[in-house]
Formats: sequence, C-alpha cells, structure tokens
Amino acid sequence: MKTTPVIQVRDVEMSYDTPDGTATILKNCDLQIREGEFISIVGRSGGGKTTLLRIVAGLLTPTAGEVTIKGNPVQEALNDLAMVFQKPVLLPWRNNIGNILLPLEFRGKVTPKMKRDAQDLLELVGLADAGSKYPYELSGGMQQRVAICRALVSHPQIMLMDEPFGALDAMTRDTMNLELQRIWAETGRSILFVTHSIPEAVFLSDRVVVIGDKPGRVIADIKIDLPRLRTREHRFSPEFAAYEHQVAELIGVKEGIS
Ligand SMILES: Nc1ncnc2c1ncn2[C@@H]1O[C@H](COP(=O)(O)OP(=O)(O)OP(=O)(O)O)[C@@H](O)[C@H]1O
Repeated sequence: MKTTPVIQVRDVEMSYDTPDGTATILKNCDLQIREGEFISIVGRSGGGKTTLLRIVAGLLTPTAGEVTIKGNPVQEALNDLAMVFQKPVLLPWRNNIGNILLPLEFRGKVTPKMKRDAQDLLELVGLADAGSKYPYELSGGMQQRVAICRALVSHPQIMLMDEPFGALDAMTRDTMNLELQRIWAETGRSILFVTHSIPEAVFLSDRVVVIGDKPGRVIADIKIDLPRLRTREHRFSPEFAAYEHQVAELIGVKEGIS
C-alpha cells in the first residue's frame, strides 16, 4: 500500500440557513485517505456522515475548507470517483449489462472491450449469468452487486459508498461484506464507506473514522490491526470485539452494538 493521500479533506465546514438560524452540520473536519485504503465513517444518525461523503463526491460544496483528490479540486477529478448509494438505482428497462455500461455511454462510444470488461466485472461479483437479465429478475443483494459493477466499470481510483448494504438482511449483508473485501483486495481501489453498523465497519476497514455530532467532526481515527483477508471467524475473536467496543464507546452507544 502506498502512502500518497488520494483524498484530502481539510478543515471542511458545512452550514445551512434554516428558519431557526444557521445550522452547522460539519465543522473543522479533517480526513486523509491513502491509495488502496478502506476507510469507514461511522457516527450517530444525523451526525453528518452522508454530508461529508457528498462533499468528497463533489455533489455538495462545503461552506468552508477544501477537498482535494490527488492534489486537485474535486470538480477536476470526477473521473477518479464513483459512488454507490443505499439503493442500487438501476434502470428497469435496461438489462444488467446495459445498466453497468451506462456511465461509459455518457462519456462516449462503448467499445467491445468495454463490454467484455463489464462481463468480467459480473464474474468478479459472482453474477456471470446475469448480464442479459433485467434488474427485477435479481434479488436486492444481486442488484447491489450490479450497482457495484457499474461503479467499477469506469476504473475509478476511488469508490464512495453510502450505506450500500443497509437495506439487506443480515445474512446477505455478511456475504456482501466478504464480497466487497475481495473486490477491494483484487482491484486495489481506495474506498470510503459510510455505515451504521459497527461490526461492518470493523470487518471491512483499515481505519474506522468516528464522526462526533453537533457539529460533525472527526473525533477518532482508529487503525484496525486485523489480518487480511478477514473471514467470518474473525468476527468472533476477542480483538474484533475490543475494536467494536472501542468504536461503540466513542459513538456513545450505551446498549448493544448495531
Ligand atoms: N439541505 C439541508 N438543509 C438543512 N439541514 C440539512 C440539509 N441537508 C442535511 N441537513 C441536516 O444535516 C444533518 C446531517 O445529515 P446527514 O444525512 O449528513 O447525516 P448522517 O450522519 O448521514 O445521518 P444518518 O446516519 O441518519 O444517515 C441532519 O441533521 C440533516 O437534517
């Protein structure tokens, strides 16, 4: 893993004018992500996680501070980024290969090589036979895998993922965690991942970043020193439990760990 920061968030602030006055959602927010790192952002609901991710994606402009991607302003680096949302948002009238190729179509002509790449990605996520099928023929977890293929097809250096497995049942979510870890290991992407689930964050991440609320800012940046590739069994180790408790305490979770 190289040490060059691919994402640099410096002193970011985000405020909104509301009928009750100015609401400051993020303040003095600093974060650095290096090439190939998997970073999760956790924190209380409403603490500003999605806001921070959208600022990094260039979808929101911060009130103050800056975000750079490989040293450039976000707006000049959009080709380096791809985003995966909580819902897969696939076009129902296009088959799955057609959905995956969509970002490339927006940029110009789709070549046979790009089509082969899309098929390779389907194989990577275990859906080799799904290309000619339509989204409605797939389960929620399979559709989210197609959405991940769509994010990967343009070879972005950075994947931004906003609670992508939040709508899945626990078993499917576990499987998707393993799958995402494998894709991350095989493709070498930097991933910034927002989640409500502390076990998911600990399982997937090189570092778990905890956002405190009112206003949101980074209150802890915890290195997860567990071996790769992680297996289901790692979830039951004392080291894993210790990380879960450390993160839960920082968030202020009093009972249980979501
Ligand atoms: N356009 C807006 N105007 C005013 N307030 C906003 C606006 N957009 C978001 N907010 C507020 O910003 C805060 C942070 O929202 P955000 O979605 O980033 O939090 P979050 O940590 O991702 O929450 P959750 O975990 O529930 O998804 C919330 O209190 C939200 O109401």
